[in-house]
Amino acid sequence: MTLPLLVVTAVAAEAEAVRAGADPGHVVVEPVGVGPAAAAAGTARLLATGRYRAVISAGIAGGFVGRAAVGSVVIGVRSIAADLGAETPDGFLTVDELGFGSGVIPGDPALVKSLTEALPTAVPGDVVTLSTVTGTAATAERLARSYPQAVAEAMEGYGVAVAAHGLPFAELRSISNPIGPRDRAQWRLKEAFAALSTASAALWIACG
Ligand SMILES: O=C(O)c1cccc(C(=O)CC[C@H]2O[C@@H](n3cnc4c(=O)[nH]cnc43)[C@H](O)[C@@H]2O)c1
Repeated sequence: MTLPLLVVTAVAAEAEAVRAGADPGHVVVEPVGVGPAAAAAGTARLLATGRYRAVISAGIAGGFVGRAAVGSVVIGVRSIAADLGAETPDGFLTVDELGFGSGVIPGDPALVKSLTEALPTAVPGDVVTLSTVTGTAATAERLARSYPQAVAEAMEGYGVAVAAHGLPFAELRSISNPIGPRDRAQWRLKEAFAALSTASAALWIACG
């Protein structure tokens, strides 16, 4: 028997949006909490059952302006822990530069390729993982400069990727808001959840 695909989201509303589009016979969707720590712990607990063939970190995200528009879908080529490191008077040092492992985890190449083929209008690129939602133009500009291939920011992908521990992993996001000065009232949640549901129909096709 073929093992199902596990999709982990941060919150229940995201899980509902994925379930609305995904094939329930082949895709299991679980909300595991906001942020990389909750995502890693929740994903590790679920994967410890040995019941899944691959894991996807899915949900809504902020889009880098000019790279991923509100309402679009992005496929994470790499999930990057963008605030894991050290601040210095001369700038931020990544965990890679500090010599403590890597803050960059590539999505499984075959999974990323098949998702890209199944979702031809989706934007492929890096997705940065942050514990704090960006809320100023200065931080948005610094992140855009530091991660020129990043298309979106969210709060869980890197944590899920760490927990995947070699099991095929990828990140799939729909864009609810532009990254920049905080304006929560402008988040287009309905549009983003609809785009996430539509994209989720491709999950099993891509992974099957
Ligand atoms: O209102 C807030 O500031 C807020 C803080 C924490 C979580 C949320 C959520 O809505 C949880 C869902 C999920 O959304 C992802 N997300 C969406 N937009 C962004 C963003 O611009 N930057 C980072 N993450 C974003 C994230 O993965 C949350 O877990 C709202």
